[in-house]
Amino acid sequence: MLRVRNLSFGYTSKPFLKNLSFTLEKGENVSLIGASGCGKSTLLQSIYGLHHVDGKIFWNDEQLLGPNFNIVPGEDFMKYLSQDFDLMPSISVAENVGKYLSNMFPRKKQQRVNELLDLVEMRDFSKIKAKVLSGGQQQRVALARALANPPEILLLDEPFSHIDHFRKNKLRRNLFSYLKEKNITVIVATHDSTDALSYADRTFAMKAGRIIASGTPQELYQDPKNGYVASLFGEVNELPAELFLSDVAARKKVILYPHEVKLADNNGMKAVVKKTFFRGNHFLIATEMSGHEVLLTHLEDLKEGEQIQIQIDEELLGKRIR
Ligand SMILES: Nc1ncnc2c1ncn2[C@@H]1O[C@H](COP(=O)(O)OP(=O)(O)OP(=O)(O)O)[C@@H](O)[C@H]1O
Repeated sequence: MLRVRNLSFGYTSKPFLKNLSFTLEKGENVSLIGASGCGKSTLLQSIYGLHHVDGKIFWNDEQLLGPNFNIVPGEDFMKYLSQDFDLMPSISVAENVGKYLSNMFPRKKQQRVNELLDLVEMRDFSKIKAKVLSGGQQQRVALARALANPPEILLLDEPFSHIDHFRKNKLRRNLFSYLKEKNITVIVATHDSTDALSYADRTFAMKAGRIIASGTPQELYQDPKNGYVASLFGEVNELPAELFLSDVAARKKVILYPHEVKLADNNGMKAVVKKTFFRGNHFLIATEMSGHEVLLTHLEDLKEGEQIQIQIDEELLGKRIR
């Protein structure tokens, strides 16, 4: 179990991470999502022991004492995969992955390296020097190397940022299943809502050095605290509630994802199509309603300038007023 208690840290005398407290169970997968610069990497680095923080961090009953007490940064049972992959350029992919594995049993070592290279689909490159790999390939090798001596906690900073969509989807399915199977606790800092929605047991939404919302991905998505949290999962409408309801305070907002705004045959609210965007299995339609942009999704394209009517489920409206 990882326990973080009242953690604060600043790069200057002013704290940037502000009084964070949370507990992670062994084997849990937690996603950190939040706008660029909100402190995701800083939090991972603080847990890993790269910063002199205020507050306490425990792994089970052991307190992690940070850089004042560790000459080499980090803890043995923890791996931090930063956004720099830090591979040795002039040795092979296999040598990079096996760099920290014991040479006592060479066949066992080879098997382990192959198993990890299969996991990240880099076996064909095992003899290639790291320096000739693309950014995405280097990232996959760095992931394999981080798992070579299985850590108890894995801290991943944007682990798929350089990897193309086609590979990313399969890789994260494989990687997160592998981590679950091995009961490795993982914290993933990510901009990619799929990491948070599909794989996390819990998601922490960060803003300006604070965790402003936490819960299962479903809880955060279906009951977002505000428009910022909802926007971390994709496009969102944050509209004045009085557009839809008469007896509501003027400053209240309604948060709606585009797929929750439906076209009405009649008795709907009037809107005009402004622009449409092909999204593969649907179109994203930008409309204007009473001077506000309203995004909705539709299976077919609509014409720019077309007058339409929209409706929103009343029960949903009631739940999404903030
Ligand atoms: N070494 C540093 N020295 C001073 N300030 C830093 C340093 N590293 C990060 N910062 C600042 O701390 C804040 C948080 O940065 P951090 O990298 O943790 O954000 P992030 O959420 O991981 O961002 P991104 O999603 O863009 O990677 C930013 O304002 C950043 O400029």
